[in-house]
Amino acid sequence: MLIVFNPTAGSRRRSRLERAHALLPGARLAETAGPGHAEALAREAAALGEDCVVAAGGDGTVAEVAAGLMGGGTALGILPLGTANVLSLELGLPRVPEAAAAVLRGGRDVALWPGVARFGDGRSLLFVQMLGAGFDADVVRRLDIGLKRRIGRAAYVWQARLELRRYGFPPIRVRLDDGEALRASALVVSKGRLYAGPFLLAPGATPLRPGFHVALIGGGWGRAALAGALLPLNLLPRLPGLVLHQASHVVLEGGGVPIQADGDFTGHLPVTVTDAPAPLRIRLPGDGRGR
Ligand SMILES: Nc1ncnc2c1ncn2[C@@H]1O[C@H](COP(=O)(O)OP(=O)(O)OP(=O)(O)O)[C@@H](O)[C@H]1O
Repeated sequence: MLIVFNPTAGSRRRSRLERAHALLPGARLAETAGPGHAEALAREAAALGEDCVVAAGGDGTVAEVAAGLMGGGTALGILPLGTANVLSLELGLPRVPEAAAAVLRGGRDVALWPGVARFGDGRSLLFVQMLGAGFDADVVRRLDIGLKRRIGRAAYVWQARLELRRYGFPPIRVRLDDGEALRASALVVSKGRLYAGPFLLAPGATPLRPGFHVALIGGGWGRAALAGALLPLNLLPRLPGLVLHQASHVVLEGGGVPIQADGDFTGHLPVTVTDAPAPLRIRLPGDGRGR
């Protein structure tokens, strides 16, 4: 087992890492030096035939490790040490290091279906929980990282209040599978039910199956402000102007519209989203292994 630790994820998480590591005899530890490093470390470990690579960080670290494991048999494990940890909340993975270590030692491996985003400039990127286009990506892009370390998720709320005055809500053109062209001012392509933490967005979605639930949102700053108010009440699916669709092929176009994937700013439209060519294995709580 290799644990890939992102020292910049969340804040003051090293002691939680050490508590888990102490309960995983034989597990090697590697620290990331910058963006993209977790993917390279995971790919290398998979090539060496490692049974499991653990992403010790937030959703960004999980997505990078997942990208490094694609196409092989090495399982993805998660030690949630990030700010939001949406995928681990989605899958019911424990946050307490001792409980997380128990899952990594004795959990069961199931199929996880990531999404792949292909950008206009030819880049492609794997995501595990969601891809957002529009206002949320603008907030992520401008987020003060120092503030995020100090106050966690509250930094997003602060930044969103600032961006409500600045963001222009340019239109996004959307095509879902072979359907007709749709329009939105913001949009989330979601693998799971949850968004921005433990908050409901797409009931019925699961990253354990292929395909996406796509939330299209119309309107401008007033609608975005209302979404921010409904989110912590778990009422986002009831936002007026929000329509949920299901699709497996999503094409998004729109000049200057920013995109975020798993909470990290990744560029601008256009982008095409599809399922990864094959699932990978993820280690979840449950019996089976090690018993
Ligand atoms: N040593 C490093 N220095 C700077 N950035 C790094 C380093 N290692 C990894 N990163 C980058 O940090 C980004 C954020 O990490 P991650 O998403 O895991 O934490 P988080 O943002 O606190 O958690 P969450 O996404 O759950 O809110 C990753 O996308 C990764 O590319």
